[in-house]
Amino acid sequence: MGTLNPAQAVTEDTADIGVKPHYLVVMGVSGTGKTTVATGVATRLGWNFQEGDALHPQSNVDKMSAGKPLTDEDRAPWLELCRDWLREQVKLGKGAVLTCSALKRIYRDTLSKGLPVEFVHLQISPDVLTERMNQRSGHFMPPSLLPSQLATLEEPGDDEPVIRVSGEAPPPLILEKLLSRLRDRK
Ligand SMILES: Nc1ncnc2c1ncn2[C@@H]1O[C@H](COP(=O)(O)OP(=O)(O)O)[C@@H](O)[C@H]1O
Ligand SMILES: O=C(O)[C@H](O)[C@@H](O)[C@H](O)[C@H](O)COP(=O)(O)O
Repeated sequence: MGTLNPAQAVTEDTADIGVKPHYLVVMGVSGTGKTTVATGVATRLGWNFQEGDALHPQSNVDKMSAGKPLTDEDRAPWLELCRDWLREQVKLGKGAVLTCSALKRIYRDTLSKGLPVEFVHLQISPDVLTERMNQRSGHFMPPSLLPSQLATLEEPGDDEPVIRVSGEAPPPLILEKLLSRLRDRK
């Protein structure tokens, strides 16, 4: 869960002009900054926001809290709930952003099948990730799960609907970069 608020540091005059509704999944391994960036986008553009972590069944949270990686089977019901939320948002039509690690291609295909969903992949080095995970408090995900998260990640291919953004800059800069990429995407 992000504690930084990128939206605060953004000036009004560069606001959301020219950004049409999108249905974004901010993806990447734990600690990448998904929550921080996604809340910034949602606040700035007035889009609906869903924290994907909040859709995990308690059994998944318990498992991750105990330092055990999730399996495909564990993730299946969670991905269905994520997809249900996205489908509902597309019906509403005003733009929305979900955080979801979406580590494997098959998970992303499940989320986006038949829906105009785009993935925002925050790219970040393992060293920065480790530092962030070690500094974050009050979150169920232990830093010890990072190696398995990184091993599971299948980078999105060029044939996927993906916007790649470096996750290493300060949050306000990441947000500006992403908004500019969204303005360019029709
Ligand atoms: N761009 C950034 N620069 C520095 N720290 C960040 C950045 N983005 C997020 N953080 C911090 O890193 C930690 C993980 O961020 P978070 O948004 O919770 O990631 P995720 O949702 O991907 O797990 C939090 O403590 C957050 O405040
Ligand atoms: O698929 C998974 O193994 C989990 O979903 C994981 O990737 C996710 O990152 C956790 O929900 C931790 O939450 P944060 O991403 O907020 O750290």
